[in-house]
Amino acid sequence: MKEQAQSVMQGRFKFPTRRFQRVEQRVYELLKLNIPDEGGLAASVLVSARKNSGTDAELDLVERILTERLGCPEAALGLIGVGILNLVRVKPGDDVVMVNADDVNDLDGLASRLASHAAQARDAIRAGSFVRFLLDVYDARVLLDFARAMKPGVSIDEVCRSVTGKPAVMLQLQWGESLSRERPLKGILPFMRWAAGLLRPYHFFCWLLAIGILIQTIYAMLMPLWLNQLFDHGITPHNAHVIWLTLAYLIGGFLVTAVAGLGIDFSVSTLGPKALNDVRRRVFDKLLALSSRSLNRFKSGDVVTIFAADVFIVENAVIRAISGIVSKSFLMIGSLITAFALDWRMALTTIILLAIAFWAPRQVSRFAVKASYARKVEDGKIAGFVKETVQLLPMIRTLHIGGHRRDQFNGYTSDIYDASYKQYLLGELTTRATVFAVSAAQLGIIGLGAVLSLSGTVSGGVVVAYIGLLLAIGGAAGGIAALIPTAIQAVGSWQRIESLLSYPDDQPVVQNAMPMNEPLSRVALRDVSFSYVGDRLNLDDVTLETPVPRRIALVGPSGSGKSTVINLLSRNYDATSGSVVLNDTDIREIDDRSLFSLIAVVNQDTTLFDGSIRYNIRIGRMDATDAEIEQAARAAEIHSFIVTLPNGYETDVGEGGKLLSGGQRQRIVIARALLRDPKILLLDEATSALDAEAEAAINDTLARVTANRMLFSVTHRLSSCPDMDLICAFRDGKLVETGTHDELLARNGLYAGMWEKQSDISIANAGQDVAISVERLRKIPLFASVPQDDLERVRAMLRVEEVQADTVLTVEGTATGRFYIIARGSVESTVRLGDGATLTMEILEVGDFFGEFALLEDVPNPTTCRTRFPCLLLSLSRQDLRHVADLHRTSGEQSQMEKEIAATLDRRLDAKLDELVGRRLEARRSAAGTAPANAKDRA
Ligand SMILES: Nc1ncnc2c1ncn2[C@@H]1O[C@H](COP(=O)(O)OP(=O)(O)OP(=O)(O)O)[C@@H](O)[C@H]1O
Repeated sequence: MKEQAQSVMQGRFKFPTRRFQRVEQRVYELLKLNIPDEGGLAASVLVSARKNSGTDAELDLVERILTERLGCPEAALGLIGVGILNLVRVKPGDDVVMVNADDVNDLDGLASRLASHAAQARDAIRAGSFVRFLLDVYDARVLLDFARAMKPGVSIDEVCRSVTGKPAVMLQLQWGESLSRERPLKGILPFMRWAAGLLRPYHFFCWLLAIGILIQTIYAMLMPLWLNQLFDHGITPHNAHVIWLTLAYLIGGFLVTAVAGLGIDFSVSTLGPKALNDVRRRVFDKLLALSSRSLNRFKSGDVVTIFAADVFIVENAVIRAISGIVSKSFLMIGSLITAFALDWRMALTTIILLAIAFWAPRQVSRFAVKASYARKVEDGKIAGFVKETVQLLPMIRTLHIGGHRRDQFNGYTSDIYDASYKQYLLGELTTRATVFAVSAAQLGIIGLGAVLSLSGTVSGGVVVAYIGLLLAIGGAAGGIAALIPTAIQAVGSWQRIESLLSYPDDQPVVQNAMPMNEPLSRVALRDVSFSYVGDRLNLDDVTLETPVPRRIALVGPSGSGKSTVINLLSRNYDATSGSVVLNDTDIREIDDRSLFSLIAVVNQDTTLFDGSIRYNIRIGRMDATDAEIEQAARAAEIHSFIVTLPNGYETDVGEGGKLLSGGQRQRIVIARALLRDPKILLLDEATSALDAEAEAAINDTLARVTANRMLFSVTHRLSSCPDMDLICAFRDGKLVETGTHDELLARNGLYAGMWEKQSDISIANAGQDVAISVERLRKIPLFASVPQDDLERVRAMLRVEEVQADTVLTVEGTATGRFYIIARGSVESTVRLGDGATLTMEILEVGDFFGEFALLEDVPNPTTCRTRFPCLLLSLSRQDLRHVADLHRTSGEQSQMEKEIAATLDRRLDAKLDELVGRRLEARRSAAGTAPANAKDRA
């Protein structure tokens, strides 16, 4: 055995020994292990492979490494063994075979097919992708633990949970998200193939282009022959007939070629825009076809840059570079054929020198392509950053972070400088290297011709013809070189377009999706879990079943998953596990048209489409008549306003609807929803972005239009809840309570707590009157021990403030500000981290308070508080409080009330600072790990 193995190792058997050893080495490298001292298994596996021809020796090798060396059970050989082998077989530099979103489901099925040898062709690639995911997102140790945990009888779900702490469904999600969007970088030739594919549908113009190029090429081939004839048979022997005839050929050929050139110009000018319009359409269709989950992964700046810049750059390349490179390449090939016809030795030398002349710049061009792609990535980042800055300008001003944003922008400009500098320099170097190499080749060939003519083996006419040929070849080569930077630049843009176009369509298409014919009688969420990104469940096993119609309120703290329920009901996202069911049908099996005719959503975003009011209502149902539009507008109580406008329903709403007020925009959105006469109406904090007066008015309208409908309404303000048929209270993605208002109050749980916090704070008269009871004030810790009379006085001192969204009320580190109680709206409290990012500490809602430390002298605010929506606040300043205290003051000393408030605040400040330190450390830890700083996620 040992001898046989040695002879195999010495190469006496015809097995690819080296490759085999490399496989073993790669397996150990992947697993970050050293090959054991006692030697590898390659030799002995090769020996048995010789005996049993027909087996996959490499797979055998991987399996034996896993079982004999690494202690993995046989059950792991399918998924992990095949996966590892698949990765090992991908040579460095090869295109990685991408799996798409459909491939990343059913891990269990994949493992059992691979284990039972019933695997399909694509399963090996899927296994490879899964192993790569475990290695990239976790590490080699986790991969091995995973393999070792795959014992017989243990389900994949159990393996996933025991090794990664996550169920299989979560791991699949993570796997899907880990799939790289970036394609391996490709060069100019694949780009040209892609461009040719774009042009193919336009036969007429392609033929015109081809004929033009052919005529140019034939002329380029014949011209040197005519020159040879002119010189050797016309000028040297003084033959006038040959001279005139040849001149006629030359001039005729020149004129025909000029016409052919016009044909080429006409066809490329038509082909480029036509083909790129197709690309625009495909990219746009792709955007519409991607699920919300996938779209989340693209930055809007990148997408806009694709339309604004990349498509244009590719179009320019298709018109100028591609056609130029193709026609000039043909010219070169044609000229080379002529060169052979004239003298094979000189032609051969020409080919060799030109090959060298083109090989050298290719090396530079690879780097240039990479630099061009990097530059496009930077373009996308800067476009996204500028867009964000424009959108958030008011907030940037109020937060005084203009300087910080400028520093960030300067960072981007310096990155873009580096990328552009490399792109241009390498592009120009490619051109220069090509021109230099071609000129050197020309000199060499002319020199050779001159030497050969001395020995009389080449005639003068041939040398003259060669000079013409070399001019043609040199011109063509120079032309190609000049066009290469344009093509290189386009390759970067093409990669970005492709990275979007090739993104797997993950809107699952259900074959045989059914229309919903029978009347809607039941809506249910059955064991629904959902995650937006990675490894956190934003809805956790939610079950809810309701007859139709019913009015249901979804309540809970910020981030508890209420809007996520709306997202799933409206099929903006699909459940990660479990199902949303209408009657007895999963909504994924209902065809889109009938599903979306049943549902309408009104949320806080009142942005309108650019166009008329009529258009903005009509898009609720495109086939609606004008009378139906008016009826919907009447129901939304906006008709009487619309008719007062000079252009009535034809009035343009301006970009995003900015020519209308928030309340008017929301009524148009409501009219749009009503136009469908939806069986299920989903309201997601429909009034939170409006001011108190508009909210009060729209609430009346909503109460009317939602009566007798199936309604799911997300709301922070609980005053509407007593009228609801059912209240569902969420916390941390879980449905923790369901019942009527009275039932939930009796239960004294989450809802009762929220109700208590909001009760005794009343808003009346469309937000004009806001009041809080003394009992409610006393529940705030700092007022807990204030005597009744003084608390009455404090209450009287409270000032009502109506504040717009995005207003900063306290600034971290400053000692100014007031104490606030939220009567309406929501406030975000944040701290700045060392790197300038912000970390959300809390989302404060109705009944919460903030700014209490402003009541203490010289104590800086520990956080910055900013309104998320328009707010109604009750506020108190330090002077107001002192004013109340002055009534009891007999000396300059602090009064008893002041002392008690100061002591309470001291305690609270200590607790707050401890919490801040903890949160900052946590943020730093996760920033050092994989998790991005997602402020909302931490809230
Ligand atoms: N598009 C998204 N991508 C990633 N995470 C998200 C996304 N939308 C919401 N989340 C996260 O999902 C969780 C639930 O969010 P959701 O919007 O459903 O909560 P909510 O109860 O409606 O909160 P709020 O009352 O503040 O609107 C939160 O942690 C949130 O950060």
